[in-house]
Amino acid sequence: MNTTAATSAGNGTATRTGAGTHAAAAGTAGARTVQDRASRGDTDGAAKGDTDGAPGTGNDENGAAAPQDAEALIAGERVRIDQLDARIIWLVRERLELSENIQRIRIESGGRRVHLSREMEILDHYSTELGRPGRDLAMTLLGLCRGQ
Ligand SMILES: C=C(O[C@@H]1C=C(C(=O)O)C=C[C@H]1O)C(=O)O
Repeated sequence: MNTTAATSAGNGTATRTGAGTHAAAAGTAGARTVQDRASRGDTDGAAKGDTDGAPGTGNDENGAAAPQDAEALIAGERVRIDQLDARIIWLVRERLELSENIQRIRIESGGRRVHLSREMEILDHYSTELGRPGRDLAMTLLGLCRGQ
């Protein structure tokens, strides 16, 4: 058995390097949303677009940030999206490794690579959580994990 995957499955310890760093980086971000940051005045030049008489918000009467503030906020949020994407890719690779181990064990003991009822469970789970696009995502993941 692949001990790396077994360790990960057994105690939840991440064995690939990198994910912890990403998790820590994303997990410690204090302001979770653009709105959070805007409401904390966490933006350069916040007062520039402040036309609604509410000092320090940096927003106009519709709650929109001034263009230069919006650009800075978007750039900051994109950093967080890139961090999340790196974690997602790491998790997909971890899933692939575990799935390959299971498939190999089953094939070596005389079974088949694919287990349809298990795949149905997974499709239902993603579909319940995320709707049709979630089901499509699960199909993509399953295809990736069984090499099809
Ligand atoms: C990993 C397994 O083997 C295959 C791969 C699956 C997966 O990647 O989730 C699910 C079912 C099987 O087709 C399993 O049976 O659990």
